[in-house]
Amino acid sequence: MKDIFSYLGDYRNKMKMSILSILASVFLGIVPYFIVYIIIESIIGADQKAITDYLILALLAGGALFIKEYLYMAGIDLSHECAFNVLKEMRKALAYKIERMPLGSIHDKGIGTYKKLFADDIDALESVLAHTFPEGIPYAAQTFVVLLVLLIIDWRMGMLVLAAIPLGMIPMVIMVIKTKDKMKIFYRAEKAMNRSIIEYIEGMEVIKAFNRVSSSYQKYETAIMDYKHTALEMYKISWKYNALMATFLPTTILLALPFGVKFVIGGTLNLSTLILCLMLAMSVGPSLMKLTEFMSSISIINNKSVEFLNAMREAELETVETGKLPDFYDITFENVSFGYDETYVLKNINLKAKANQVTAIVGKSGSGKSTLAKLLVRFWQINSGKISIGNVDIDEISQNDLMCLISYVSQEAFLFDIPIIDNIRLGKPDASDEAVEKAAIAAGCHDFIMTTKNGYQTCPGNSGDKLSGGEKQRITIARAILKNAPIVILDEATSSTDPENEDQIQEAVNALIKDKTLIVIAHRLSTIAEANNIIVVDDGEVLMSGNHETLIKSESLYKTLWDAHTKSMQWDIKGTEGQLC
Ligand SMILES: Nc1ncnc2c1ncn2[C@@H]1O[C@H](COP(=O)(O)OP(=O)(O)OP(=O)(O)O)[C@@H](O)[C@H]1O
Repeated sequence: MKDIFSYLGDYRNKMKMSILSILASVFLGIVPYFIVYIIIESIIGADQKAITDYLILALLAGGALFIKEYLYMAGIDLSHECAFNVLKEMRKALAYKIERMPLGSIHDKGIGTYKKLFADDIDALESVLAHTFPEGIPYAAQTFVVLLVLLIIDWRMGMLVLAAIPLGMIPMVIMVIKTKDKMKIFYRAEKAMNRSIIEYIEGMEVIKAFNRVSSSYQKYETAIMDYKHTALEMYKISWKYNALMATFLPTTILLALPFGVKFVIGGTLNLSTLILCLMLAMSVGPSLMKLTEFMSSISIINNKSVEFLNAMREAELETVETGKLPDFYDITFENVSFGYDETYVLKNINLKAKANQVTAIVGKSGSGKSTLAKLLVRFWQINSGKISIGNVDIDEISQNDLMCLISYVSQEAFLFDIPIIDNIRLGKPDASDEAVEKAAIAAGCHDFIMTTKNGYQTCPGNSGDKLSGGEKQRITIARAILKNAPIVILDEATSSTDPENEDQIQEAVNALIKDKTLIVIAHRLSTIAEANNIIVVDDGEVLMSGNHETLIKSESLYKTLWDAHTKSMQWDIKGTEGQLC
């Protein structure tokens, strides 16, 4: 609770106002009982009043009820304002946190976990913050004060009401104990279901292509069945206790009524006091029900906020807020080793990519090429060694500055579902429309953008799925051209473009790399044959380096890769001539 309430910030006072307002409303709710008592006392007693006095008392009771409702609504209004502000702050804090976490930790948890955190878990706290908490405290106070008043009016009546409360509490306590472990299993099943739903939707293309239906996608089926079973199991345990609690808890007059009547008959309690005591006793019932909601919300807070708070405690990338800036842009890897988990995928890497030159990284699939690029942009923290730009260790450069120094075009050309112009402008948020268009022309995507329905205002769909792979790649290259950073990393950035466009993009890339440090990771070796330096990586180690002419001479992995590449190009040609390949 304390951690969650720290997100209240400036709204702390509003939350207090909300609680006070509901508190006043709750106490005003018992005023009419006393007015009824005065009226009855006067009617059955010797002190008869004029009819106007009764009317005034009735008006007072009505007024108290009206103000009670008004204060309640005002309090709830304030608590909602606070609750939604807390949710906003929590979501902002989570987004800020994720930006600072290594991508590896985010990927490991899966998108479903974060979707659940951002949307479901944080949303579940809304009713706790807007209702259960601000109402729980006033109702607890009311229960306490009413019981105290009852004890003062007639201690016997007070004790009889008190004695009835445990009857309703016993089922609740048993229920909480019995469902404690099940609750944890239920939340775990909910999390697993969320993860697999996201995976299922994301993998829809494969599911359809291989003609699978949801029932044959075992993981999804298992997850939703597990969720159903655990949810039903919980309800099966709790419904009986809920029913017992709902029956006994509000029945606070269970003992007070028969014994109260006995006291009246015995002459130790007058009728009007009995009626007042019964009315006060009945006002405790709904308060107790509210309190049980408060108790069960503790379980929601425990499970939902703990997930959030754990995510907020995840380790961040170690980075400086204001660091050094390099004077030149040579890139050096010195004895760099790295593993996503215990197994190292890069071992003792030493390499240099010089400024104003093209450095290509080639190697078999899975050899660690993309990992090298990702380490340079600090998506992950290296295990040992040092990566420098110029003469500055990248750990001494702030993440912000590092991202300004590098344009990274990754394998996965990701576009947001916002107009294409804004997708390109992500490279330089203050760029003019003309500058965006110039970058698009240079990246060879202007013509196809103009053929789309709304030109630069067209939205490319979720993750850009309304565009072809090549179109998406060209837009991401335009983004990098616009950014105009001194270091450019192209990770298979031209793999989805056709040969005709590849020439265009090659030209754009040539313009882009003028006076820059360019690192190209490419499968198509023809695109990097002109590179100043080619680094061959195999199984996480640098095997050799040199230019194309040098490397092709020796019987080496590079030659094998080159031969395989040229062979595949010939297959393409045969294929277009109608032969089977
Ligand atoms: N997020 C990850 N978690 C765990 N292992 C990973 C992760 N990403 C990559 N790997 C593993 O690290 C190794 C190197 O992967 P990397 O993507 O760097 O290879 P690559 O040479 O770029 O491959 P390709 O040419 O196929 O893209 C592979 O064995 C891969 O399975």
